[in-house]
Amino acid sequence: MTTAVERHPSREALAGALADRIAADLKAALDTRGRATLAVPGGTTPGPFLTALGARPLNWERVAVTLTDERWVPTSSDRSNQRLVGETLFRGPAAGAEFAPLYGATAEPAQSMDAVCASLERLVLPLDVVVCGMGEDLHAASLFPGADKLRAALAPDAPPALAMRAPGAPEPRVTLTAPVLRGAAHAYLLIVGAAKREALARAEAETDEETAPVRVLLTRTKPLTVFYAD
Ligand SMILES: O=C(O)[C@H](O)[C@@H](O)[C@H](O)[C@H](O)COP(=O)(O)O
Repeated sequence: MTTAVERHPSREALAGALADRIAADLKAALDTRGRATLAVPGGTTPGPFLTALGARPLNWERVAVTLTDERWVPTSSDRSNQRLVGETLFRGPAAGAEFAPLYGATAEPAQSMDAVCASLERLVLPLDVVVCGMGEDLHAASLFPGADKLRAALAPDAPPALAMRAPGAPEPRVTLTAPVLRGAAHAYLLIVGAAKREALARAEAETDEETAPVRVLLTRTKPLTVFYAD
C-alpha cells in the first residue's frame, strides 16, 4: 500500500498549505452545493493549522463544522477539543460557521449519543472534508486499539458517533465512526515528526484494522492525502 504523502519543509508551512487545500475543497463544495461540511481533529498538532484555516476568507456562514472526536471533559478544560477550536479556528472569519459539538454535558457520553448523532445527521453529514490526526499507537479520531467499542465503530452500519473508552485515553471519548470517515469526500491525515512517519509505515504494513484503526483512512476508496513535516 502506498499512501500519498505531501511533505512540507516546516510545521508552519504545513499548517498554511493544509489550510489552503481545505479552504479550496470547502469553496468547491460551496460553489457546487451552496454549503460545505468539515470535521477537524483535536490534540496537540492541529492548532496552527486550525488558526490558519479560520483566517481564510470563505462564506463561513454556509459551512458546518464538527470534531473528529472529543474528550468527555467540560468545555472549560484545557483537554477539551471544543475549547481548542474555539481558541483557534473560530477566532477568525470562521467564527460565522455552524458548529455541531460532540460534547453534551451529561455525566456519561452514552447519555448524549442520540442527540449528538441527530445533530451530526442534521448539520454535517455527509462530510465534504475530514482532517484527522494519528497517534503513534495507530489510532485516528478516537478509534484506539483496544477500545471497548472499537469493533462497533469499525462496522459498516455503525452510527455516526459512538462513546468510547480506551486504555490509551485518560478520559471517556466520543468519536466519529468508520462509515463517516470513509464517506467524507476528501480526507487528510495531519502528522508531524519522524515517530509518526514511522507509525504510518507500520500502519501501511498492517492488515488488521483493530490493530491499526488509522487504516480506516488508508483503505478509503475516496482520496486521502497525508500532510507531513518533520
Ligand atoms: O482528541 C484527540 O486526541 C484527537 O483528535 C486524536 O485523534 C489526535 O488527533 C491524535 O491523538 C494525535 O494527537 P496529537 O496531535 O496530540 O499527537
